[in-house]
Amino acid sequence: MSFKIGLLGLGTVGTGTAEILLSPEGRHPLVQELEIYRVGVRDISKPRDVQISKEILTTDLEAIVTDPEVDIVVELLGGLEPARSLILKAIAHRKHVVTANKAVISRFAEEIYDAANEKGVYVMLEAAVGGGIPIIQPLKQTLGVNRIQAITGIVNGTTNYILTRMQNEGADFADVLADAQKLGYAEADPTADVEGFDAADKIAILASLAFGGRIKLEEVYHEGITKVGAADISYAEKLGFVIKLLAVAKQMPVASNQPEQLQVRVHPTLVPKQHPLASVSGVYNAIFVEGDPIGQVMFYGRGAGAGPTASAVVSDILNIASILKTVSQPPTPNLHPLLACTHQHYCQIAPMDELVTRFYARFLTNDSPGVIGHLGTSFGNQGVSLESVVQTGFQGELAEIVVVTHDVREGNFRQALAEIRSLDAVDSIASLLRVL
Ligand SMILES: NC(=O)C1=CN([C@@H]2O[C@H](COP(=O)(O)OP(=O)(O)OC[C@H]3O[C@@H](n4cnc5c(N)ncnc54)[C@H](OP(=O)(O)O)[C@@H]3O)[C@@H](O)[C@H]2O)C=CC1
Ligand SMILES: N[C@@H](CC=O)C(=O)O
Ligand code: NA
Repeated sequence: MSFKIGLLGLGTVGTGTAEILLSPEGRHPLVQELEIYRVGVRDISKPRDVQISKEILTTDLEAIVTDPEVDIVVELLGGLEPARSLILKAIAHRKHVVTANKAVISRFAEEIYDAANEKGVYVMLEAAVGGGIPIIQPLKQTLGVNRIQAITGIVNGTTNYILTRMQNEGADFADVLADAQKLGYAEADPTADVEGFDAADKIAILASLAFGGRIKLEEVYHEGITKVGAADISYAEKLGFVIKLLAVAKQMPVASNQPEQLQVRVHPTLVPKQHPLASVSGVYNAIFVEGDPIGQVMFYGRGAGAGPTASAVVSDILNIASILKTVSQPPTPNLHPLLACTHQHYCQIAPMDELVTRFYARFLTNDSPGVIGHLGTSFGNQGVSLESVVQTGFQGELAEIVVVTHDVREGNFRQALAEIRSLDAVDSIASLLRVL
């Protein structure tokens, strides 16, 4: 028995996927039963790094997703369109779908999963978050009996690479980004990575799986790393922290008669050096899951790259193939409950003002007597208690004052900042970061 794969895309991940499928030796025996039947690309004449017969290459992607012979469509195109439409058309033609496309899934999950559930087909996405790191299947299966309390992840390799180099070299963001682009670690248009969009897509997907409801992407707060300065990294280091772009999904404490609320957010964060996420460096990703009764568990590995990402893609294909082998009449309306996604309701996301966290803030002020006292009074007026106040630097004529607060409601902290901005002695708030 063989399962016919319609591969959409033969770029980085498509090539890695084809390489695994074409060399089944030493892998799970079921890989031998997976056949690359058609491959859809934009440009047939392009030289390819993998041996695919010209006869199965086509630019007619619609013909692949509607081909009655194809069992599983593997979407590795990237972008929103035509990826979304092709996934929907594949589902309409009762094909199972494997995708690495977090941008499409985080925006169109409702439409895609409603269609898939109606047609009795699977849409699998292990590669979409953390690349090769198993995290989607663990959340659906191995950790499924846990009540998840929080997921805290470093889910974007580009920004972790940039922050790691800024920390190691004392360099500025713009210089490291330019170098990372030259080395091929950052894309020519790095916006999705450095502004936190990519991490927001990924945490929306993880939050949905962990907390059993749909997530509206527009409710996911995201802030990138473009404003993190070399000075912040250096102060953080002195205070015992490293700065990481964290993606967080966490249950809010609420009274028992209140509806459950989640925080789902992405922002640069001061992480205590002893926290397991602090040592995740370079392009590596890690996802730290806290649940009951599992406690704490961390998934670590390569979040991108042809091989690792393809490992996740083929594991999804294998999961589907194993079901097709054991179910007599697939597609079936009785989807495997641990592989399907049947959420109906939307999770309620709490506004950022309700977040309770510690903050790090860097102020530029006149070097005049009593400035720290004025800052302290404004913080005190809003009930913000300070854990530490450090004045160690100067930026030209201006004094640099760094504070770390105790836990405070974000709304109160922002009110204190509004008051501080109006103080004559305060030139500007150079930086504002949350602390884990
Ligand atoms: N790269 C990585 O490390 C990771 C990628 N992903 C995700 O995997 C997916 C694929 O990424 P990646 O492999 O890097 O992308 P690439 O840009 O390397 O490859 C895209 C492929 O899709 C084909 N393609 C794109 N648009 C069309 C179109 N309109 N019609 C026909 N063919 C098209 C291209 O054809 P042609 O070759 O002819 O140009 C190419 O083969 C994305 O969703 C990405 O987010 C997820 C995790 C990690
Ligand atoms: N751009 C992403 C790679 C794919 O998900 C990253 O930098 O992590
Ligand atoms: Na993964």
